[in-house]
Amino acid sequence: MKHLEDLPTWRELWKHFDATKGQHMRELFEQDPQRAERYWVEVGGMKLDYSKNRITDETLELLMKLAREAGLPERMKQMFRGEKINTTENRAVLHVALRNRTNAPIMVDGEDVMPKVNHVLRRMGEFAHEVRSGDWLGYTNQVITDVVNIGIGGSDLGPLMMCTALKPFGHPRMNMHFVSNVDGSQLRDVLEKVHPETTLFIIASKTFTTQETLTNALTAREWFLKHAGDKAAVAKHFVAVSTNKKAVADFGIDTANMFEFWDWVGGRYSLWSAIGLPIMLYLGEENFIEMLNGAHLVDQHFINAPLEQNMPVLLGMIGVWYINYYGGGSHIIAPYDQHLHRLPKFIQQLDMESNGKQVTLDGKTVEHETAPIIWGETGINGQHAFFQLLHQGTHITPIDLIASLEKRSNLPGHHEILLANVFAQAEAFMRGKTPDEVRAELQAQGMDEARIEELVPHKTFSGNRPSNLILLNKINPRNMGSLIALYEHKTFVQGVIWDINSFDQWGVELGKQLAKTILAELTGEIEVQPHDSSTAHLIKLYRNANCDKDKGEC
Ligand SMILES: O=P(O)(O)OC[C@H]1O[C@H](O)[C@H](O)[C@@H](O)[C@@H]1O
Repeated sequence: MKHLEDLPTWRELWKHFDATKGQHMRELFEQDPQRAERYWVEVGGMKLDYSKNRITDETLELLMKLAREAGLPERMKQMFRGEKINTTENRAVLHVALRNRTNAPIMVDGEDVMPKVNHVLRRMGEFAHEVRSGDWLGYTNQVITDVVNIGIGGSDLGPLMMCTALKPFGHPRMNMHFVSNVDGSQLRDVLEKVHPETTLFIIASKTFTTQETLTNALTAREWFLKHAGDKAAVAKHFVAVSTNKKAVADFGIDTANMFEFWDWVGGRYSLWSAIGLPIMLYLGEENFIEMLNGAHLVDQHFINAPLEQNMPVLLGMIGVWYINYYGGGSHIIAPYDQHLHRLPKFIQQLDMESNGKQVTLDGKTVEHETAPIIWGETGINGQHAFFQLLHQGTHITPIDLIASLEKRSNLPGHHEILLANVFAQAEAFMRGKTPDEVRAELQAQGMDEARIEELVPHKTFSGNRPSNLILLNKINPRNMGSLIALYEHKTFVQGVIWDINSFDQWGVELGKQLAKTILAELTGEIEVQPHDSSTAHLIKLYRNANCDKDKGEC
């Protein structure tokens, strides 16, 4: 494939950028009364208002032309067909198969994956039903009240985010806990809250080799056995979710208690697989299927809708416009919803681990920016913390504002305040406030002219700051499925444009590798190896702080 910089539209877009960068969105709205209607797209229960972006019809036309030149439609088909587009790991990328509700065959290495997808889904459903109904009993014949998911990265963030988002749909008896950090204080805090007789541990790890997860799992099992005594009791309280049967068996979990998934499911794309078991246990099978249905709806839209009306393509390409042309190195996710407070962290892994790359598929160093830094917080809290920078700072910081149309609580007045703030922020980002508007406001307050002139620059808002507004009719399993699929495909779109592999994550390996040696050095298992002087100093510092003088270790 041709490199991005060689595509004719890449250069055309630069010219277009130079010609339009001074334009203010206020003018664009004034010139086109239909702008809001035209820059609007709906899929299922999800609406996207992308009118408050620094784009014109020509920008969109060129961006879609660029997407076609970069081969986006074909790459989309390759993913859906199960081709091995994760080339560095020689794997297909088939999270779409996990929610392929039509059951149309999807082939990998000559095998239709749908029967095994459906088989695991059925097993998860049966298990969830048993646990939720109280038929599944612990070793002292008590029902399960607490579920502890032990996993990290993709084996934690998705289930944690969904269970948090969909709390109103959760089983009233089921308390969900998530342990990811190897810092023992997280596990200890959870173990202090739960009881071994009524707790189910899910050990979730795609590879089943992740040090943090296995360490936490071993500690949890020791804690459990200290209470239960009998190893036979483990089967009632520990299940595993993994692609690695052998490692699960070696760990001591009966593979009859294992829920499988496959190497063509990336960790950060895995909440639809058996990794979603905590979601199914909390929400029930029906709601889990609804979540799959919502994602499937977006998959169908993504693969079938013309690029010009394609929600993930629009979000992805508008993102490219800022990242590559405006040089916006950061992108904010701001849900106006307390239960969505984990969403920014989930999207952070999804986007940054997928597209935080600097070489193209053919191994050449890229000559353009790739993934932005994704960060965020619930919008209303962000307003009282970092929104100052978004309104008056020096960066271009596109923001996705996400809210529910339906009221989220029955406490009078709250939702209206929330939505008034979302709409107001989007308007403020776009319009800003001109010096003349500031002057008029201060004059109306009767302020003297000299003081007004002092204050005008401080109180002026340049505006022209981009935002997308994503509205969900309501926050339910179906719409959450749609929302997450939207972001997954948006990430894919950008990866295709940048010609990178969005589905490997070699960047996380080096630190893991070095930590192995350093761990042995910290525990004194091996002598301190040659390191740079800073690392060597830190290791010695730790060893001195933790050595036992009486044993002559110091
Ligand atoms: O599910 P696991 O194999 O335990 O992996 C957990 C996580 O750790 C890895 O280092 C990767 O960065 C993540 O993509 C992955 O989700």
